[in-house]
Amino acid sequence: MSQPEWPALESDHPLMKFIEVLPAILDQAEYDEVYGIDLKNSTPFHVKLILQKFLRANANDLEKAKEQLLSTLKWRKSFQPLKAKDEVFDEKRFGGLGYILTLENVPDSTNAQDVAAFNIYGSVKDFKETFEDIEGFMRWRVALMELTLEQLKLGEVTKPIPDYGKGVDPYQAFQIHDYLQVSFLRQNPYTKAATKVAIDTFKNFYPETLSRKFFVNVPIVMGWMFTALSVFLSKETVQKFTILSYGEYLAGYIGQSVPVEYGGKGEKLSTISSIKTKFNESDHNDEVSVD
Ligand code: HEM
Repeated sequence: MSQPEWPALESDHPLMKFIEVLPAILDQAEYDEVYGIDLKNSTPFHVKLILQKFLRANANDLEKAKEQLLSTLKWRKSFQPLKAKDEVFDEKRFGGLGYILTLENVPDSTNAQDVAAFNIYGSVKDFKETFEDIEGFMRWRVALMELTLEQLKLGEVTKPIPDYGKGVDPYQAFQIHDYLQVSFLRQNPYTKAATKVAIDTFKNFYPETLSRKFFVNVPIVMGWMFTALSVFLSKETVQKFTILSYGEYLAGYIGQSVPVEYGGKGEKLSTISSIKTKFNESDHNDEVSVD
């Protein structure tokens, strides 16, 4: 099969300059992979795809893009996010909190393929248990992110990403935070600390992965949290956010294939497999995988 080709670029184009310095960056990081794409051995097209994301996230500023790529590679080397995908998480901490769905007929979609990650934070039973061990929480949250990106099948795509300012990146995913039945008005310290780490991690190490983000079932009295957390993010990211008071409104935005809880015709979320969790052996004798 013939390899896809990136449109021809002048030698002084930031993407060409980025390609030139890539080997030195990979050597410095001692790590080669981003979003499952091996930057040493993949086709030139797919290497450019990843570098283009870093350039776009930095408004084509090559120095900033280089820095962000280097820090992302170093983080990936130590965190090993691809391994998180295969981990099985504690049912008591994470059961029913994360789902990944492929959507159909999304109105006005700009994505090559519509994938949505659902974070059902309203279903957290015990905030201390889920969030206190931040590292454990982050392994679960990063697993959800990596499993979502896997669905975008970046290694198989053939359409290039346009330059910054010249059209949308078609390889991004939707995220939904569902806060139904959140039971307190103030953030507790465990949630607050874990939220901060998650926001920083995704902001720094997952550039150009978000298509749009919906916060649903947000009680009016908790709207202030949106403002409080948005200050940590760029204007471009916040522009992708929408708050909906009711879950059923979501279908009006991303189409009828979403689960019935969100006003669509899709299978009920509670009947779909969430990301892999199991009960601790001390709690139960049998492993109960919901995948
Ligand atoms: C029990 C209540 C809540 C919990 C447990 C919770 C949890 C979290 C967590 C863990 C994150 C980190 C980022 C991620 O996982 O994608 C986050 C981000 C965020 N949350 Fe919440 N949250 C709660 C309530 C709210 C409410 C009521 C709002 C209002 C809309 C809100 C708005 C946000 C915003 C704007 C972000 C940043 C999003 C981003 O970085 O992409 N949260 N939340």
